[in-house]
Amino acid sequence: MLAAADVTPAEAPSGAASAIRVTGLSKCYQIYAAPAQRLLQFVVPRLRRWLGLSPRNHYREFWALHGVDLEVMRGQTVGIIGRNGSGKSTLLQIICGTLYPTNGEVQVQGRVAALLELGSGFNPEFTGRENVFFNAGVLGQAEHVTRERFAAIEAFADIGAFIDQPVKTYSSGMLVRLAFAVIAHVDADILVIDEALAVGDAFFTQKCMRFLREFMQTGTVLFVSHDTNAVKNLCNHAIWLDQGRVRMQGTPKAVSEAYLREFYAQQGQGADPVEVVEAPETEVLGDQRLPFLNASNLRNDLQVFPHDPQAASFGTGQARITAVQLCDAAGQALAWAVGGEAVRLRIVVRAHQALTQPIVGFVVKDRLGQVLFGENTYLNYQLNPVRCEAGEELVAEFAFWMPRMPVGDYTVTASIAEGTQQDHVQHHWVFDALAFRSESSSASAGLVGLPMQDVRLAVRHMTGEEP
Ligand SMILES: Nc1ncnc2c1ncn2[C@@H]1O[C@H](COP(=O)(O)OP(=O)(O)OP(=O)(O)O)[C@@H](O)[C@H]1O
Repeated sequence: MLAAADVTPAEAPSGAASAIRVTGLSKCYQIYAAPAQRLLQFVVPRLRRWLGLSPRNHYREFWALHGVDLEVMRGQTVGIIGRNGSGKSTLLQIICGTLYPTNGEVQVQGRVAALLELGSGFNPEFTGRENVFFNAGVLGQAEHVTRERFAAIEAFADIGAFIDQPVKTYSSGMLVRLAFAVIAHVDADILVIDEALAVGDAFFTQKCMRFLREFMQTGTVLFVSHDTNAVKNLCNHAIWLDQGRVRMQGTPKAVSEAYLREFYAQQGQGADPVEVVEAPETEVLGDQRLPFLNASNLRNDLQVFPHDPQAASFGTGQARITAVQLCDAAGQALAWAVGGEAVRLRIVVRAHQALTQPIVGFVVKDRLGQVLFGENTYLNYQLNPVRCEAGEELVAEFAFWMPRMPVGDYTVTASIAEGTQQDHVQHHWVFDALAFRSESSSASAGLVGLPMQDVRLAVRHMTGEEP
């Protein structure tokens, strides 16, 4: 695809300075059996001390973090993984200064912007607009700077007239949009993000990922995720927290693999055994197992959202993409597609000036902005370019078997360029022109499940020889 280079996380420069240093960090929560115990705890120890007796506690201690040591260097992107309750949020909250540690120390160099608890930086009674100023101010940004950036913040959040409504009327998606819009415009040095909060539609997720990947080129990112693929693809360092302790840290690949190994071992070893049913004979090209899969709850249903004519784009404007559709094999636009089935991706372009060497292309990205697959018309038409006059429409269609997509959100970026594969000018590049969501999947491994034309398992009978 004629694409901007895929951005990989920047390696921490050698000799880089420390951005976050955590030493001997522990956190003890006090657990009360009933609200009355909290009152007793407030009154009784004081009384006992006054009477000269040793104080007695009315709570149970729970140590969420035990002696955690870690260091994040400036420019690193560090992912923290761990089971529910392993202490990830507690650690991030202490690093951001919204929670006090019981023991230990945290040193942070630079301005930290965090997306941790939904709506935590907002006053629910204030409007979105007021909260932008309030929140940016808390993050250390001067009011006049926020005023200059307000239009960009409002555009990023894209919540329309809700910007002037109190945030207590917001959906959780709107809260996240506004919070992310603020942290994307406060010149933070360090971003701390709980990925579980990154709720939003595919278009917004892609917008956040574009910002994040750009930020990662120079800034420091610490983020919590349950998704080891996200950690492997975004981070250059990973930390596994287990019951409040650092169990392992190192390369995202090594840490994710160790974490998953243990996870599967605890689940009782790998996937459930599958009863093998002889695949029916079929002449149809494509995935042989499709009739079986489509009759089961493993059918890979893909909800296709309509083309977004307002999607972010750039280019000379000499030609514009007016429609992007996912169609069935007969060319009928689909609202639902099925992974493994034959589809056609149609891209319609209106030429505003004559096009002599047009190239139409697309890429499909996952929610992290990783390019999964893509294609363009160059190879097929390099020797015989299609000419299109001003005012005419150019219709490109790509026919393929839709891969079986793991559950998640995806977007299609489309482009019309002119020239050659190596040397071309972009007339219109539309980010996230189309989005689709995979609701259920049988993809067993990898970023996409390839339609398998043939899968065989044969037994070879040996004669006479010992193994
Ligand atoms: N305010 C609190 N009072 C008492 N216990 C708490 C409190 N906050 C967290 N805990 C406990 O501390 C432990 C760590 O919680 P924490 O939220 O940091 O874990 P986590 O790894 O972020 O979990 P998850 O992945 O579910 O978000 C959990 O057992 C949790 O029940």
